[in-house]
Amino acid sequence: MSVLTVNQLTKKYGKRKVLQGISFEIPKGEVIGLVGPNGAGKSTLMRSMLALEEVEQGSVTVQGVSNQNPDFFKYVSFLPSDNYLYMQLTGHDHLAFIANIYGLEQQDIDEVVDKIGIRSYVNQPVKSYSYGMRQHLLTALCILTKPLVILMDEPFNGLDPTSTIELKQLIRTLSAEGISILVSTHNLDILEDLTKTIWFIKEGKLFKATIELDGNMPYEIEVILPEGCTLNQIMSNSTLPFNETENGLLTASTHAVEMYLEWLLKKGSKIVRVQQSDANLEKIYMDFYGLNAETSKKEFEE
Ligand SMILES: Nc1ncnc2c1ncn2[C@@H]1O[C@H](COP(=O)(O)OP(=O)(O)OP(=O)(O)O)[C@@H](O)[C@H]1O
Repeated sequence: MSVLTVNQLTKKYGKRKVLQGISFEIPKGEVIGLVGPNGAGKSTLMRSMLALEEVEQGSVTVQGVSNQNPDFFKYVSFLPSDNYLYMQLTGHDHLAFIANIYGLEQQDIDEVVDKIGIRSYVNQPVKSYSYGMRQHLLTALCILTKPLVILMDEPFNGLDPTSTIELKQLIRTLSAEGISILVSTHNLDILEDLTKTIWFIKEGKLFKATIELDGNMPYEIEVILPEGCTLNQIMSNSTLPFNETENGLLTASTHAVEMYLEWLLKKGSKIVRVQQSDANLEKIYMDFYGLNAETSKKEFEE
């Protein structure tokens, strides 16, 4: 079920079209990774979705409510990449301000303070917070209103390993609670750990990919065949589909690898090596942006 719909979003800076008629839907509870090189338009997309930028064309709705309607912001929260906190005020002041706007109670604030783990410093002024502590407060502000969708613009920047792990865990928890999260980051390792749904921005357009990450990658099997036999001959009587790579390796899907090995051994072959291919997000990213010498034929859906 889709909660947020973007239709034909178009944004120009001067003559440059940064977003060229982008359309998509965000399903309930899904974590979507948004990637692209510096200047690709990730922040512009998020800011345009939130009506923080004037756009040439397009609409954004959450459960039918337009981003031109203030109610939209009850349902959609934003974790921006730059910090907009008031240095003289405490964390609690910030939370109380938002709670007041949305008619929330102290109990709602307490719940969020404990969920994010900021109890020990929530009553201190923000100027005394470290970068990570400020990020925690911003995250707390984001989830206070119990939104349906959260847009996070590079939320892992500047976080130490503990805070990174905690934020990843929080994103998983929020997703399990049915909250959809669009998260932009340059850190592909983190993203790989969080989701298989990755969207790429290139030349103002969005390309969507569901990526089969490591767990489901095929296996490559290197064999020594019996004297005078070819792989083709060995496999020809088998019911298993036969796939040979350019360098003479046999490939097998995760669930079929044992059957291949059994067959090869039965036919007198020696198994030299069995290895899962390591096509990770970094490789896919490099392929997509043409950074690899050998560009793969991976298909991306626009
Ligand atoms: N206020 C602005 N005025 C003019 N051009 C802008 C403005 N904001 C962004 N741009 C341009 O729009 C393009 C997209 O910028 P944006 O910040 O959305 O990219 P990004 O993918 O978020 O980049 P990064 O990864 O560096 O944060 C860039 O070419 C940038 O120079």
